[in-house]
Formats: sequence, structure tokens, C-alpha cells
Amino acid sequence: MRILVVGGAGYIGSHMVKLLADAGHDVVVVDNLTAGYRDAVIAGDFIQADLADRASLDTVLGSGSFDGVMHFASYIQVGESVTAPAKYYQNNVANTLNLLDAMVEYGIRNFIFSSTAAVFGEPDYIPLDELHPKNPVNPYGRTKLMVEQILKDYDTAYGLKSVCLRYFNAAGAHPEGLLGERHDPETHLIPLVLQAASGRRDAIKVFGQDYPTPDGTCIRDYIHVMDLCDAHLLALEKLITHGKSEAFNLGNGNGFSVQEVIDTAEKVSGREIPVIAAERRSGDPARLVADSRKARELLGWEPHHADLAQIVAHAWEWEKHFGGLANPKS
Ligand SMILES: NC(=O)c1ccc[n+]([C@@H]2O[C@H](COP(=O)([O-])OP(=O)(O)OC[C@H]3O[C@@H](n4cnc5c(N)ncnc54)[C@H](O)[C@@H]3O)[C@@H](O)[C@H]2O)c1
Ligand SMILES: O=c1ccn([C@@H]2O[C@H](COP(=O)(O)OP(=O)(O)O[C@H]3O[C@H](CO)[C@H](O)[C@H](O)[C@H]3O)[C@@H](O)[C@H]2O)c(=O)[nH]1
Repeated sequence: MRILVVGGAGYIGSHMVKLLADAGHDVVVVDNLTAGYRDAVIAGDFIQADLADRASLDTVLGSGSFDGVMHFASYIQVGESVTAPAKYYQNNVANTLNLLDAMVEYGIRNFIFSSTAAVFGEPDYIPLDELHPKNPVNPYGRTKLMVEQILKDYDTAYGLKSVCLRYFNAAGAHPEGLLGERHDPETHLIPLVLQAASGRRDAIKVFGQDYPTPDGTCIRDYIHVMDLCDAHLLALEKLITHGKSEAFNLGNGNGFSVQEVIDTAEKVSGREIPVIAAERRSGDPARLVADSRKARELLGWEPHHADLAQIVAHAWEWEKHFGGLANPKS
């Protein structure tokens, strides 16, 4: 297949590009490099362009037929979306419309969208399946839900078929140490904990130790980035053969607390990780765990790296490059 990966220089997109190339597909990457890295694109063709720039999109999408588009490009910080919502609605919604409109114009029908567990908001029940009510509690989650709704209307009106993949907590790194998470600023728990292990950070702040969970810290469903990428390829293949728009929740179905993540990181790294007790972070549900049976049943998806220690071990191999503890492989 020939596949356009938008946001392919970012964390999850860069792993997707490598997986697609390894599976023998032709890949074209579009990224404006606001948050991504040119050297993270280790396969395929790279075009530096912004989704806001419709003329550039016309050039790329008109350059030859694409079997599908995978869309990873968006702003991703929940906290920033509360203080700077305009930035989020513009990039995550308006710029996505540019991409969808160009797809309609050039007759490209298959779209895989990076959605999020944040579309659900505070859970009514656990684990969360696809039928759970969607009441996002921040602009970030609302931008993703808006795109999901737009996609339904574009299917009805223009026949654009889509799969929305709602990731829970993406984590881990390429098993061969080639790629990993490099957000700046980093807000995600596992890379921050490992930065505290490598010495790049003094300590990890634990946001709240008084939640109604066994150890008082929040529980999340950490899903390996390569397992997410597997789901994208399966979703595109299914979309092409069956032509039916769908949404899937993607997680392992196992919840781990912040404290369990820290304990696992200490074991994996062999280092003591200093912890600072901090206030709860606003908008954090106590517990988020995915019910991914639909993806298993309809896509035949199966996570291969569900073990938290393995997720953390792969992320640790990556962190060691930056902590000066190993030589980068790329
Ligand atoms: N990381 C997670 O835990 C997580 C969880 C749920 C959903 N998601 C979603 O997955 C997707 C990828 O997340 P990530 O962690 O890889 O993010 P990331 O910031 O590492 O990657 C996003 C990429 O998109 C590019 N980009 C952003 N706006 C662009 C634009 N207007 N034009 C061109 N390129 C643009 C950035 O430069 C970056 O390379 C996002 O849509 C995010 O909302 C991520
Ligand atoms: O320094 C930190 C960072 C995080 N946490 C805690 O660790 C857990 C995980 O936090 P992350 O920021 O790593 O992830 P979130 O669960 O907040 O967010 C993830 O899930 C969201 C959906 O709910 C969005 O999709 C978002 O992009 C994705 O990263 C939370 O309980 C958080 O309070 C800490 O204690 N200390």
C-alpha cells in the first residue's frame, strides 16, 4: 500500500512509519516539525509541511494515489488546552478539516484517526467500552470528539471512511532502541519517571496519593506504542476490505497505579527514584481502563507487549541515550 502518515515525525507517528516500512508499504510523511524530529523519520519520504497550508496538502495529496491516510498530527497537552483553547481548536479541528477536504477532493477514502480516552471524560463505569458516554472534560478531549463527529458526517456526505482509535496511555519505545518518546515539555508519567531514574530530573512528582484506589494513586491503562501501531495497520486493512467506519478503544485492559509504575521503573533501571508527593492534578480521573474486546474481535488485534515491565524496559533503553548512559543507535 501507499500510505500518508501525517505527524509521522512525532512519538507515535515515527513508530508507525517504521512499522509500515518494515511491512513493505510505501510511506510518505508530512510533518511541520513543531513537536516532531526530522531524525525520527527513519523510513519513507519526508515532506515538511503544515496542515494549515492547503496548497501544500494539494501538492502532496495530488501527487499520486494513496490507499490511506493516518493522522497523528495534533497538539496533545491537556493542561495547555485549558489555558490556550484557540490553539487546540485551530490545529486539532480546523487544520484536520483542511486534510479531510483535500482527501475528499483527491478521492482518498480511507482515514485512520488518533483519538483518545479523553473523549470519555470522568468514567461512569470501568472498563470503558466504545458505548460509554462521551463527555470530555477539557478542550483537548473536545477537539478529538469533534473530529470523530465530523468524520461521521463526512462518511454520510462524501463517503470518506474512517477508523477512530482511542488510545489510552501510549507508552514504551521501539524494541530495538531506534525510536522513543521525546516530547518537550514532557508531561507523561513513564518518561518523567525514567528521567528521574537517569538523573535528568531530580525527582518525580506524584499527583495525588488520596484517590480511592488500593495505594491512593491514579490507575491508568498503559499500552505499548508498537501495539498501537499494529492496530493502525489492521484498522486500515479492515477499512479497505470492509469499507465500514468504526471506533475502537485501545488499551491492555489492565490498570497500573502511579506507584506501581514507579516501583516497576526502579526494578527495571536498578536505580532509586526520588518521589515528591504533590497535589492532585485537575481533571485526572482516579481510574481509566480500556475494554478493547471490539478491537480484538473485529480487527484480530492482540497486544504483544502488554507486560508493564516490558513497556518500561523499552522506554528505559531509550531514556538511557539521553541520560548519557548509552550510545544512541540512530
Ligand atoms: N501520547 C499519548 O499518550 C496519546 C494518547 C491518546 C492520543 N494521542 C494522540 O496521538 C497522536 C500522536 O501523539 P504523539 O504523542 O505522537 O504526539 P507528538 O506531539 O509526538 O506528535 C505529533 C506530530 O504532529 C506534528 N504536527 C502537529 N501539528 C501539525 C500541523 N499542523 N501540521 C503538520 N504536522 C503537525 C508535530 O510536529 C509532531 O511531530 C496525537 O493526535 C495525540 O492526540 C496520544
Ligand atoms: O509528573 C507526573 C505526571 C503524571 N502523573 C500521573 O500519572 C498518571 C498518568 O498521567 P499522564 O500525564 O502520563 O497521562 P494521562 O492519563 O493524563 O493522559 C493520557 O490519557 C489522556 C486521556 O485520558 C490523553 O489522551 C493524554 O494525551 C494521554 O497522555 C496520571 O494519574 C497523572 O496524574 C504524576 O503523578 N506525575
